[in-house]
Amino acid sequence: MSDAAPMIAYTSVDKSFDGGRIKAVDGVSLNVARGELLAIVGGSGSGKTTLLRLANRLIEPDAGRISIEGDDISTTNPIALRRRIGMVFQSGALFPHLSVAANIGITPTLLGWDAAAITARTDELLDLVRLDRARHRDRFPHELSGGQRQRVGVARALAAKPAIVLMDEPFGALDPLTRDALGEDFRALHERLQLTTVLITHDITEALLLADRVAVMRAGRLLAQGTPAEVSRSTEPYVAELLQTPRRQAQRLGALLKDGTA
Ligand SMILES: Nc1ncnc2c1ncn2[C@@H]1O[C@H](COP(=O)(O)OP(=O)(O)OP(=O)(O)O)[C@@H](O)[C@H]1O
Repeated sequence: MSDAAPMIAYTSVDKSFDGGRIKAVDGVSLNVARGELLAIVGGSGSGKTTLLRLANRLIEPDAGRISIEGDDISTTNPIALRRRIGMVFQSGALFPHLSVAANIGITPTLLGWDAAAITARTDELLDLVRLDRARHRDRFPHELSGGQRQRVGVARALAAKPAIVLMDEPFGALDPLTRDALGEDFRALHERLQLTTVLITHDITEALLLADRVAVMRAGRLLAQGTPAEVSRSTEPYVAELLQTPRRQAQRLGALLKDGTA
C-alpha cells in the first residue's frame, strides 16, 4: 500500500445478472482519492448500487479489478474489508426491534468491544451526528423522524471508525430542508473525520453541491466523471440533459430573487 494509491480503484469492472442478460456494470474504471467525496449520479437501474456493493464484496465482479488502498479486494477477507468500510442505506435501514443505542453499537458488539467502550462510543457518535444523547439513545426507530433515522444510520456506519463510507441514496426519502441540512452536516463530518465517501444520489443538484467529484452512470456505463465544473462541461447528451433542470431552476430563482429585491 502506498500513499499515492487511490483509496478505492475500479479497473475495467463488469458485473452481469440473470446469466448475462442484465449488464449492471459495464467496463467501469473509476478512482476515488483519499479524503474525497465522490457522488455517483444516474437514473434507476443504471448500476449505481451494484457498483457500490462490489466495493465491499457484497457481490463479486465478473471481470476487472477493485482495490482498496492498493489491496486487491478479491484476496482480502470480506469481514476485515467491511470493518474498513461503513455503509449507510436509504431510510436508515435500522433494525426496528433495537434501540438507537443498540443499532449504533451493533458493529462494536459484533467485534467484541466491552460494554463500557460501546456506551462511550455510542454517546460520542450521538454527539457527532447531533442527536441529543438523553433524548434519543433509548428510543426505537419508529419513534424517530426520517431525518433522525438517517442520522442514526450515519452514526451506525461510523461506529467502528471506518476510513471509507459508502452511502446509497441516504437522503432520498427526506423533505428538501432536512435533506439539505443532513447533506451539509455529513459534508462537515466527512471533512472532520477525513473520510473517503462514495454517495449515490438520483439528484444531480445534490451531487454538484456536496461532492468534490461527480460520476454519471447510465445503463451500467460511466458516461462522465470529474469536478462539478468539469462535469458541467461534458459533451455527453445525457449529462447535458441531467444538468438542464438545475440550470433552469438556478436561472429562474436568480431572476425571481432579483425581482424581489428590485
Ligand atoms: N441481485 C440482482 N439480480 C438480478 N438483477 C439485478 C440484481 N441487482 C441489480 N440487478 C439489476 O441490475 C441493474 C442495475 O441495478 P442497480 O440496483 O445497480 O441500479 P441503480 O442505479 O442503483 O438503481 P436505483 O437507483 O433504482 O437503485 C438493474 O437492471 C437491476 O434490475
